[in-house]
Amino acid sequence: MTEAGSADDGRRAGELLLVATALRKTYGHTPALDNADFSIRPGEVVAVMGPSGSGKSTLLHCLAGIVRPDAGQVRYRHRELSEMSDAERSALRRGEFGFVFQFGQLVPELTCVENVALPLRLNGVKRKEAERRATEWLDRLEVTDVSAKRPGEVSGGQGQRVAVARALVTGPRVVFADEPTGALDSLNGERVMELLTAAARDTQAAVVLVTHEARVAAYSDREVVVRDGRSRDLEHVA
Ligand SMILES: Nc1ncnc2c1ncn2[C@@H]1O[C@H](COP(=O)(O)OP(=O)(O)OP(=O)(O)O)[C@@H](O)[C@H]1O
Repeated sequence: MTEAGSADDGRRAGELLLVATALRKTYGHTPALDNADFSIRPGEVVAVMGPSGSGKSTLLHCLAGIVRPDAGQVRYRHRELSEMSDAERSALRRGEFGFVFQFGQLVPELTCVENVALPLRLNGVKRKEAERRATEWLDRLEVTDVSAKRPGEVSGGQGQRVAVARALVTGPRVVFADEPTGALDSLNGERVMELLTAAARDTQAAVVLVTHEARVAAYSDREVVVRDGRSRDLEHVA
């Protein structure tokens, strides 16, 4: 390989934030992932699409270090997740990753502003400062008015905006969103996607967006399709 070639390869590889190669995961006799590849760059929104049961959520969980694959590699900024200790992986999830799920993710006993402030509090930020930053995010997600309410007192769409604020408040490098609009009507779903992708682009966060809806995937920069646990990522650089 020429020197110019290797420098170019290095630059291209350096741009990738999170790379998964040849992932396999079996639950009992059920193969959930069977040779899945994935990669994402900073600021990129990638939709993970595919039929029900094809392995989308399992792929997201492996990428986030929540599920350990049976084989294959997940590399985050040149570090192999499987080589980290459990404490290091937890610190990574708390410090660099944000999560939005379909429902049930807000703590019912806390107010919305306390929910958004929670990841900051867990990272050692003082209450007043954490709530100030949480309020800024609630404002940005256009739900300042629900600040003092508990999750049980707000609508599904408002709750999802609060959940997006909570995922973004720590300034994560990667946001993992698993069917984030699955429980919303189309108008609310589209507004949540607009706000999530705009906020992620502003902060240069990458978004891994699991969805089976083309309407939601339309907010992504590109799509990766999972079928029977296999995904081919055309952008993939091994
Ligand atoms: N914790 C688990 N225990 C046992 N089997 C599991 C578990 N998680 C996933 N599976 C199985 O692995 C396969 C892939 O599941 P996964 O949830 O990743 O698919 P999906 O594409 O996200 O599906 P959906 O769109 O319906 O949410 C399925 O056959 C599922 O039943």
